[in-house]
Amino acid sequence: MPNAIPQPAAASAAKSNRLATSICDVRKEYVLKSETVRALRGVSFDVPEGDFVAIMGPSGSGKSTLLNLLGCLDKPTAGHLLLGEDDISSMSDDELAEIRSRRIGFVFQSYNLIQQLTVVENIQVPLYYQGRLGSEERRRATDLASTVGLGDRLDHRPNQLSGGQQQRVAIARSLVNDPYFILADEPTGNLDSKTTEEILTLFDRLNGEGRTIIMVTHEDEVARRAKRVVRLKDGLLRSDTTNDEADRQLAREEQKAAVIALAAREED
Ligand SMILES: Nc1ncnc2c1ncn2[C@@H]1O[C@H](COP(=O)(O)OP(=O)(O)OP(=O)(O)O)[C@@H](O)[C@H]1O
Repeated sequence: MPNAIPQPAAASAAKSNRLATSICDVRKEYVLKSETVRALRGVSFDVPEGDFVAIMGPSGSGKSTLLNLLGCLDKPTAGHLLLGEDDISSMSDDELAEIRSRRIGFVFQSYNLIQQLTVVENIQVPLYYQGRLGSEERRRATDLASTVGLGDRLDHRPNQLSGGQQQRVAIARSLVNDPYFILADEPTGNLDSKTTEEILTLFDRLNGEGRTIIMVTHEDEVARRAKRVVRLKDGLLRSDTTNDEADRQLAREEQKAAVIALAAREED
């Protein structure tokens, strides 16, 4: 069984009433030559620490725009977006870059690992940018590699790992800064059903340890594993529903059964 993440503050966060983020009447417009695209038209919702939210919606509904705002890659045109206590709406670009590199844990569909670096070095990357390269940081990266089940792959490079293992490295990297939340963009989009199941089980465990997860997905069976599903449509929040624990458990069991059935078919 992999180690739990060595972070007491995060471990107790599931029980806290603090907000990881608060999105208040957020609007985002892209001004083009001939028109203004209103990508978000007044979206509001809160994400308490310890939540696990799936963001869904049809193409063009504003998911990537919202993800970019949550990841401090862009600022709202109007409204407020709080990360912890900080309102990013009024920050300078430098302040945004700082908060992005220190306090957001990104996980992408395509892993975005550096091919020349080992597992441990990839996990340490967010710390390089802060000049934190000491033995304590290396130990932290090694602990995180064990946490995601890669304790025996520390010196492997990405091309020596499976897709699921690479996504585990990316998840460990996302945690190295003790982020406000893990921001995952289609994290299982490139993975087969067995590996998808493994990554979702890892998210379940991290969330159980108090980690906040915000994940964009197109897949209903992935969204069923989250605690909550926020749906966007035409730049507006269309629904915000809770997946109760019994439904989540059913989703886990169904997905595990589907993986076992697939493996049995492949053996025949
Ligand atoms: N940089 C941009 N400049 C102009 N318009 C943009 C820009 N980014 C997004 N848009 C527009 O904003 C709207 C919302 O786009 P967004 O990418 O957020 O949707 P999405 O839900 O992520 O879609 P998909 O699922 O296809 O990725 C769309 O009409 C899109 O064309």
